[in-house]
Amino acid sequence: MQSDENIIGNDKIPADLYPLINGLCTVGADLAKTIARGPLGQTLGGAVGENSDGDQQKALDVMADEAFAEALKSLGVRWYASEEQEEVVELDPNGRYALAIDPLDGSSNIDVNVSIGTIFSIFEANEGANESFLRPANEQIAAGYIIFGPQTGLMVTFGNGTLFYVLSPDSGKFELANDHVVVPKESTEYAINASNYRHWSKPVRAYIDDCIAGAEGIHGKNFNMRWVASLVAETHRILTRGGIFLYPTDSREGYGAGRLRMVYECAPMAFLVEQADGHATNEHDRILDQTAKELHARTPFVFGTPVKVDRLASYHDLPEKEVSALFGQRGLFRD
Ligand SMILES: O=P(O)(O)OC[C@H]1O[C@](O)(COP(=O)(O)O)[C@@H](O)[C@@H]1O
Ligand SMILES: [Mg+2]
Ligand SMILES: [Mg+2]
Repeated sequence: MQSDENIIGNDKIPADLYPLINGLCTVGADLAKTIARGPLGQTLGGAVGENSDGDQQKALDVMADEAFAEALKSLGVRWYASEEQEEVVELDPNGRYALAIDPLDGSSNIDVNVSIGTIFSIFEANEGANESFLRPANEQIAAGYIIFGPQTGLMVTFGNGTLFYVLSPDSGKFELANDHVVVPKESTEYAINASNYRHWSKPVRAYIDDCIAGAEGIHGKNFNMRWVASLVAETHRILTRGGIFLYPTDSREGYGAGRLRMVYECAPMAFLVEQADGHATNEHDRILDQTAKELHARTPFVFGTPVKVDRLASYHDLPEKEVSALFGQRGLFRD
């Protein structure tokens, strides 16, 4: 192994993609050090501006974006599409790949030392910048995230299962920890930002009402709610413990398609989750069959344990009077 190789267990990674994944890991390991050093408040978590989507940008959002863009110039990336940049950037005209990235996901958690991450999605580049990303999500050739938490790790798929690597503090390298990540089939956890309850559609309210009803409801068992507000951390929990995550459409202005972005948040997470035997939808239909209409387009996003994700979709098929009825009358959905 050459000294600039940062991944142990790299025979699981397609040779053509290895330099690129290795480069992402090199930047990830550097960012992990920057985050560990802090200070997390004003220095890394301080507001520095707004991105094209109107989201507040934190110092670490910008630092991460600049670090990835710089490193990827020499790693075969032709088109670079970032949450932090309005347009696609051409890094290397001869590059083979198009890479979409959320350089720093969960930025509202930087100052409070809660897990954050980087999400990436890779396609074969097309001639056109936007065309390279505005295509069916099932054309991704790789997707993953780096999680910066108590442990730094890489979750990645190349369409042949989902792999997890841990950054070892001893070797300084990402070491293969699980070559067959599987979403557990059973779970009593759901994740949704419950403060938006009044803005949700009836089917989503009904689904969550039934979870809250617990042992006295149609499920006949109690549930726990989790909400980290870092998509990377939520995905990591679901890939570890199962359950369901929802960021649905809601009635607030600008939230008609939820909050999360298709190209660099939902598409890569959906690829990882499906490769780990989970399901991922836009509430109704499979995310991987969808095509983003614009680079920063949003989509409702529901993913996790298959039976739960499918059940949420079926609530949308209920007649209006059924959705409004008391949970106890919906015997159809009894576990
Ligand atoms: O603040 P809310 O509405 O709960 O939304 C939280 C969601 O927003 C995000 O933080 C958006 O990602 P960014 O931090 O990259 O903008 C997700 O990680 C998370 O799931
Ligand atoms: Mg994000
Ligand atoms: Mg972000």
